[in-house]
Amino acid sequence: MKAIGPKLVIATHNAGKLREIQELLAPYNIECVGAAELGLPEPEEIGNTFVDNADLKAREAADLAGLPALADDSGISVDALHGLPGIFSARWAEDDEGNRDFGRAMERVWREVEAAGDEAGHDAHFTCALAIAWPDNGQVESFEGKVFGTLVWPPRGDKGFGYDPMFVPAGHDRTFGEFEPDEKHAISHRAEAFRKLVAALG
Ligand SMILES: O=P(O)(O)OP(=O)(O)OP(=O)(O)OC[C@H]1O[C@@H](n2cnc3c(O)ncnc32)[C@H](O)[C@@H]1O
Ligand SMILES: [Mg+2]
Repeated sequence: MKAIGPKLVIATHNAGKLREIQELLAPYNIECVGAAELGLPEPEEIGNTFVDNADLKAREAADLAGLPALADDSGISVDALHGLPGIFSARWAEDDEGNRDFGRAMERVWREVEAAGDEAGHDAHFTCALAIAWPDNGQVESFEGKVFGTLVWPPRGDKGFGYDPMFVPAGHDRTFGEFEPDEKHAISHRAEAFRKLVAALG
């Protein structure tokens, strides 16, 4: 991926995502620096789609840092909730002061799924949009990946982050919270978006 080396800003303030993106980038010998490490602000996510939000996060980081920047916008969409929380996945975890608690967010999702009734089912999927922006010419490219599965209660496992402990990918019986990193990267929404990015820029 010569096009994005030698130094790339990982434009996320989420430690779980940063770790996964660094694992996915590991084979490519690219020096990465996190947005928090550079003191970059967290932009307001005013887009209506995962791609719009990934684009705006990458664009802002590339402009401020003067380096290529990779951003991720992602979330969980629940069929029984007509796709919510979707792009609001992080916001469902926030209290009035903006502090996040994913235990509470998962409880809210499960409560609303139960309220929707048995016929609505437990199907859900994660989506990940990755965007790369370059500093000089305004170019941005984005790629999307998804993984489908079902929600379970109570949450299980502490290996992932966010909503991982309540999501069982199709064809498996453990939650993403119980997956090893490499197992998650074999099938995850983020890994699929990343494979598309590598294919396009590689
Ligand atoms: O915007 P940045 O700074 O990247 O970090 P964020 O945590 O705010 O990220 P998003 O705005 O994209 O919100 C997506 C939320 O969806 C959840 N999420 C995304 N990918 C996930 C994954 O692989 N496993 C579990 N939860 C995930 C996670 O809790 C995120 O906080
Ligand atoms: Mg965010």
